[in-house]
Amino acid sequence: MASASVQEIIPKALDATSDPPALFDGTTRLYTSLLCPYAQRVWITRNVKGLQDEIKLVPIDVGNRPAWYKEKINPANKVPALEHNNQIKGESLDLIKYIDSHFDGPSLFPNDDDVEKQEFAKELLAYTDTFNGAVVKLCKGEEGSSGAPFDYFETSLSKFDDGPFLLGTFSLVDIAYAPFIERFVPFLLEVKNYDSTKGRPKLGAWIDEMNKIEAYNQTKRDPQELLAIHKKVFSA
Ligand SMILES: N[C@@H](CCC(=O)N[C@@H](CS)C(=O)NCC(=O)O)C(=O)O
Repeated sequence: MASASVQEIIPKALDATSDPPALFDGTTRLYTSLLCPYAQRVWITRNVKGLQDEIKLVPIDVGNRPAWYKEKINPANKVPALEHNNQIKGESLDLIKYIDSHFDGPSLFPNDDDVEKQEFAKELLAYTDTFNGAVVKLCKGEEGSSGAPFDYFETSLSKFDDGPFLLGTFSLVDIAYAPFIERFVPFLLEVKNYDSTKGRPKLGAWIDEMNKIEAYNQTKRDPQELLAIHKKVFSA
């Protein structure tokens, strides 16, 4: 059994010159890109649930994608995608819920008897694209952009007091936001001289708590590499 504390050996990315894996041979595969925040959500979920042996990582070189990827794996031609039980599914938020409910490991979503947490989880998951879009505007310095999405995040962290996470205890909701916060907060500090955690102590504490989770740390890339990518993307 792979342990979260040992750095996983990640296979080389498949590119336009690579053959596809032996599809539908019973192997469960996560088609991913190590730099993609959407794919990282699924990777974190896999690790937190201890599924390193059950779900094989198949990195794809998104910049030089194999033609078979769109044809055989994901018609949307995006990572992540999950091959499981003779089916392939996409969309990161759907995949983290799918993995949580179809595989062993700790449950990462509130039970049906916790309606309040379940409803808030749905609200926060539905808000992720809005959050990301609004913070991207801030990163680009667009007119009318503000720290409002971080205020929403800070307020959300006050809703439950049984832990430092968005639903109090750690859940899929934290996983959905973490890869984006990991990119936005350092970028805003370094490039825009904007400290997202200033006046938002709960956000700062949330980041500290997330950084203690080894299963998440295993999915992080070099912060300098991420910063360099975002300097290019947000100034384009
Ligand atoms: N809504 C999708 C977004 C996935 C996505 O945009 N993935 C990017 C990489 S970070 C991708 O595959 N881009 C390739 C393309 O759009 O051509 C999800 O949540 O899974």
